[in-house]
Amino acid sequence: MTKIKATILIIDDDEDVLLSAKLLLKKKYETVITKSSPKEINQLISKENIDVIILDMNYRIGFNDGKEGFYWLKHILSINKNMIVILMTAYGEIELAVNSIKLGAFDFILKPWSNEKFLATINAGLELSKSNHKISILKSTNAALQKNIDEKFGPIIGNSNEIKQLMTIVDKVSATDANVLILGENGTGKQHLAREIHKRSNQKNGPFIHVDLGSLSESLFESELFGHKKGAFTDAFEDKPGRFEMAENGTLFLDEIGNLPINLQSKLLTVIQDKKVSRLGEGIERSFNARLLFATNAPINQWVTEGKFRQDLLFRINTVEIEIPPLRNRPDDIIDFVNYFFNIFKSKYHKAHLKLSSEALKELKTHHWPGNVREIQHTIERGVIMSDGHEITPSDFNLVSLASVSNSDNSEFDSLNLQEVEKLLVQKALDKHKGNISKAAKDLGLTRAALYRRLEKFDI
Ligand SMILES: Nc1ncnc2c1ncn2[C@@H]1O[C@H](COP(=O)(O)OP(=O)(O)OP(=O)(O)O)[C@@H](O)[C@H]1O
Repeated sequence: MTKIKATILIIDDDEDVLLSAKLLLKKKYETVITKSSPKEINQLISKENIDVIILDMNYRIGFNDGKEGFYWLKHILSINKNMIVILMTAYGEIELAVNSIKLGAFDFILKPWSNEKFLATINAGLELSKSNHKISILKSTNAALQKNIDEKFGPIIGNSNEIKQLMTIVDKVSATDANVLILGENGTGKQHLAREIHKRSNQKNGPFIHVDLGSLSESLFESELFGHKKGAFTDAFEDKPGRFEMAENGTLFLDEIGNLPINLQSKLLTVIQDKKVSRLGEGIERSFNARLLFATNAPINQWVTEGKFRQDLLFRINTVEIEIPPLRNRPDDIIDFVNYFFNIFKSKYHKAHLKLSSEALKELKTHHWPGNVREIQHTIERGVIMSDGHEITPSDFNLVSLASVSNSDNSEFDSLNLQEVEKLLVQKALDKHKGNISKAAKDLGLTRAALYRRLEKFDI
């Protein structure tokens, strides 16, 4: 019979107990260590990869108050709070054993033991040890992934008065649990700001969960946000927590809230009001504890007047409203962004000596930036990649300025209405890339999802 890959340590001052336990356990488990005193426990824990410790409660002859058992139990758990400790005790000491569980022991075994019960208790302990191990690996992986993402979303760049004012609100609001609604055009940095609020919040060590409501179909909305029970619908192969539960002790960022269909708005309102979610197909209501942040590029206040967005939901989500101005309204920030992204991409593409020509700089400063910060980021990246010499020139950016579009196709730009110009630019990008959404989105400085939303909006 193959043995279970596990190391069990048994500590008891009674040699007969040690011997019979060893005889039983070594048939089942790969490594069984026996000790007559817990004094070497530090060394053993640091040297051996121990999965389960079976610890007697009393070591001094004539004493059965369990004090030593408690002492060593606390000591072991102070070295490793997840260690599985099973206490061994005699019939008259059950109260002691129960108290030891309150202190963190996994379980207790009565002496003389039944072999079957003894092995079942150890196996249950091993199962827990395995899941603790998995959880600790998952936690580390999660922390590493989180760090990666945090590095991608660096500091808040911008020194304009607009950004300074906005940051004073961020300072005030971050450490509270107020719901915050972030408004702003595409690419202005709504997600970036939401992450900054999370980083400065009391739940900064918890997860930051981002949900793009614009990309969720109605059928997926409930199961993604609230979770589901196995069998709740055809593809529900296993129980799954929703994003509200995943964001426990962290921040849930509901992006593109304006895209939520009206019938789902009332569901979301109830959840936010009650701070409870029910998984699909399950009757249980689960409380959640997550900071809620929201964002949209839609004129949400106007939509309330037009009946497209529920006023009561808006009142729930905008305890504090922060509007990020478009880049064209804070031109002082352009040069900061140019320098910031230029340094990042010079280092990424190993072009440390690259310079920006004065014409290139002039073009960057005067460009209209309809795609806001994301557009600057992509433009600088493209410039760094395309430049052949020591300097980036305007042609390396391939920027389509409003003026040039207007001149080349003057009949289209009779008006400078932003919506019409935006529609034209989207069409131009699609024509240029022969309908390739990914390339057109990149050129426009948008995500694919954002471009799809515009195609729908402009009926293209
Ligand atoms: N103030 C800022 N400082 C540094 N980087 C920024 C800033 N604002 C935006 N960015 C960067 O610009 C890019 C676009 O920002 P982000 O995705 O947050 O915009 P958004 O408004 O959420 O866009 P969308 O509406 O398309 O979802 C990201 O790479 C982000 O890190």
